[in-house]
Amino acid sequence: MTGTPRLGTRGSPLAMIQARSVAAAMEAARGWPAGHVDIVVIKTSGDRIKDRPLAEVGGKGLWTKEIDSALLRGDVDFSVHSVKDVEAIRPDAIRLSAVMPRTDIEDILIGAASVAAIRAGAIFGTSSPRRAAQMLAARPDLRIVPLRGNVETRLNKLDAGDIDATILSSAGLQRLGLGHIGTAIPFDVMLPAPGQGAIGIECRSDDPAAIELAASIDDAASHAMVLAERAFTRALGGSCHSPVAAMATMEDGQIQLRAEILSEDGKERVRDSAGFAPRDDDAAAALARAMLDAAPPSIRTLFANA
Ligand SMILES: NCc1[nH]cc(CCC(=O)O)c1CC(=O)O
Repeated sequence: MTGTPRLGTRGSPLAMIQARSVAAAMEAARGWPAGHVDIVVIKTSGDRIKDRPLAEVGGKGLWTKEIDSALLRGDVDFSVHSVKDVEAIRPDAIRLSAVMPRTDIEDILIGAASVAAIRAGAIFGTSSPRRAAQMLAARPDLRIVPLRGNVETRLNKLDAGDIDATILSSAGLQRLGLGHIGTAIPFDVMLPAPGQGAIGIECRSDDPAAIELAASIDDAASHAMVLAERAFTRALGGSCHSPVAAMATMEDGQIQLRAEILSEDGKERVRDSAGFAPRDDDAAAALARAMLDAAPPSIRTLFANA
């Protein structure tokens, strides 16, 4: 990094709000005037391809590919991502250097007062295999239909009556000023995705000045939780196209990791948890191994490392 820091981000309303919060934190940390940090909008394949399920178009890195290239070329010094959208395996030349304080991580049900209150046979919109499997586990009568697009697009489809109900992340809704809508789903019914609700800042691995600036706004506890969830997913050989949930919390300096893997129809589910020290990736991987070993074929076939 030389000169004014440049942050690369997607251009969706949520991505822009997240990037601005990172820029503001950097400006506060260094005593720079508001607006000092440059925000550079980069269109990704995920933004461009709107009509097909991402799993079908290759899936891997669709939300990060173009931003990664800009970072590696030096067009930007940082990239800001929803950690949930970032593949578990990253290039060596890119480093997750900071995680913003994570608050809300739960999923929000929209269109019914509770999971039990959704009308029988309702059309449920989600393109997330995790949310689909968890909903079907609770409500096998629901009809799941794909639902993509940014938060506003999804809410419009609900208003238009294309779907009866859907789920969005609490963090995304809060940041968009929509924290008042919907009802939180209990973790026993819907454990969140790995990285949900976390905003991550990546740098080039060989850019110490950028890494140092990112470190100055890092939330160590949120960072440790996110690393545990990602180490678990990586060990499974999972991605955002596999029905996997993982939620780490910190208790007395120790990570508590709750996780589950499911069959696509939600009929089978393996749940487990483990406690370990922050950054003990081997312990997260051991939990993944134990859960894959305990899983029936309907689940095992969904994970590359089974
Ligand atoms: N998969 C899309 C996505 N990626 C990050 C968020 C919201 C912010 C977050 O949960 O970190 C969302 C929308 C949603 O799941 O409702």
